[in-house]
Amino acid sequence: MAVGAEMEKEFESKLRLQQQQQGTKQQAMQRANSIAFRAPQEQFAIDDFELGKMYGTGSYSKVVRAKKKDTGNVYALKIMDKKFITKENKISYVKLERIVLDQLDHPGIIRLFFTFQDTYSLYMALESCEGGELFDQIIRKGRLSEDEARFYAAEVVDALEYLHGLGLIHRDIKPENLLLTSDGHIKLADFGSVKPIKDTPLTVLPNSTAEKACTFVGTAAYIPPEVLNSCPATYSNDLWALGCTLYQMLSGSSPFKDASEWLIFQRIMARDLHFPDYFSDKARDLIDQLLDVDPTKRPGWSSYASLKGHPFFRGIDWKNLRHTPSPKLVSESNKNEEEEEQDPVWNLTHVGSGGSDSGNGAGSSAGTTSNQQAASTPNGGHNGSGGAAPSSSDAYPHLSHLASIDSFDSRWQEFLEPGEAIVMISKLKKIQKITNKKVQLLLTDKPKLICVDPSKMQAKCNIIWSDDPNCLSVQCTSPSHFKICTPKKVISFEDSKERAAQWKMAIEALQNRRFN
Ligand SMILES: Nc1ncnc2c1ncn2[C@@H]1O[C@H](COP(=O)(O)OP(=O)(O)OP(=O)(O)O)[C@@H](O)[C@H]1O
Repeated sequence: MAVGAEMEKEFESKLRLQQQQQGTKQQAMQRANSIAFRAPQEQFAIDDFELGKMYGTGSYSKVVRAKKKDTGNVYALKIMDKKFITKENKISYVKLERIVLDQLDHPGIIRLFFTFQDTYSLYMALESCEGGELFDQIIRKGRLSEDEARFYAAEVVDALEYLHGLGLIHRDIKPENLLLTSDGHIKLADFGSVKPIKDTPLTVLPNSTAEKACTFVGTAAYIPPEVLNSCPATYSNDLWALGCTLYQMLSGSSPFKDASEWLIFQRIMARDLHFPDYFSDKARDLIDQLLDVDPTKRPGWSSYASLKGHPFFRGIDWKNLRHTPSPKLVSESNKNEEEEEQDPVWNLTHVGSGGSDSGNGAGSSAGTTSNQQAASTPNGGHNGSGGAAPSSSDAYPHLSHLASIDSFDSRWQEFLEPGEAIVMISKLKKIQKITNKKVQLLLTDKPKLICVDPSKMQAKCNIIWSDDPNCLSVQCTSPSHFKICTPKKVISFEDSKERAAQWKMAIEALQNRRFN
């Protein structure tokens, strides 16, 4: 109780301090604080809700499915830790997201219903998008058909037209922020990076329209070249990101994808853009125009008529979008069944054979595309799967039986350094305090352990251990559970195929190798 009260006080006083530091902005801030919100600030408590599955985690929040016990209404509850957002200086982002979402009213934009808080957390009750992220649909389907991409792109254009009409730049358009309702329609989410322009008719925080040299927000792969050149944000930033997103829908991979942010930025600056053969002329032309290095030449810049009238969108009923039948959603459970069937097989014949057959076969179209793109970049830093495996199996034959056909899946190559080879790889559950997370764990011959979030294809942690075996140890707590212990942390995993002992053996074999 005392700790809670203390924390509340600290949060409020930090907020006050920030307001004072902002001088004249304070009055306007108070005005923003005192406006009548459409989405009310309720007196609810977290116990008023039945919490369901975790939808996802953001950089300063987690989003959970929550059913209000008395009404039965379901929300996506965005939970933000007060201490964390204060420490990370995110208060203004949270406030801006709240105040902006409160004023938006469009079927293609996530709705905010109400907010509440307790000692530790701030809560935003958002419209629940049961269909998940468009990103997952792309991953599950490999890539979308042109009809599917046209439908989703049209709904995004419709939402952007509304947003830009209100003087707002989203600044983080990407498939992860395009959520889907249970009936498969798009809802634009994540307004944490939103930028109001000076003349916006909306009530916003006073400092949020200030024209600074570009503040670096957004996601590397979708950032336009002018932002990399420090130009202030414009609506056209979202049009570039739309072009990247449409490309990703059609190919399975973003156009400038590469092994590191630095390489991505190099490709963006060089407009190193290649279209797969199967893109139609209309799709290629629209993307080419949206990815124009001159922001004023992108369709949608001067008027949305040029964007909506592009031949790619022929046949779209713009007035009736939300009543147009949507593409069929592929659910996670379908995918899991498929994945279970292909789950790692300990297959000696694939190891040391060059792996080219498996490499070509195992990669999804998303992975294949990204690999092809990476191979075309001068500094690619990627290995073909055929190149990586032999180095491990030739040099350390006692390890080779631990590799699986998954190690030849080209998708994982992007996490490796040149010459680095996968020794063992598997889909595991990372056991955490609140939720468990599905991860892909890669053991490489560096030796290194890489933990990848497969839904986002992001490396979540790298454990590189030194020559001292005491730096890292593996404990098996059951046939399916093991812990990787380093001086700084202990990470627990569950392997549903009961290969805990094999993980321990593989890791220890690499440790011993150093002393042989
Ligand atoms: N209304 C919603 N319905 C269903 N899922 C949601 C909803 N809002 C967010 N999510 C899921 O929760 C995850 C976290 O969302 P959140 O807005 O907190 O952060 P983010 O956009 O992923 O990240 P960041 O804040 O770092 O930009 C998202 O990736 C999304 O999949």
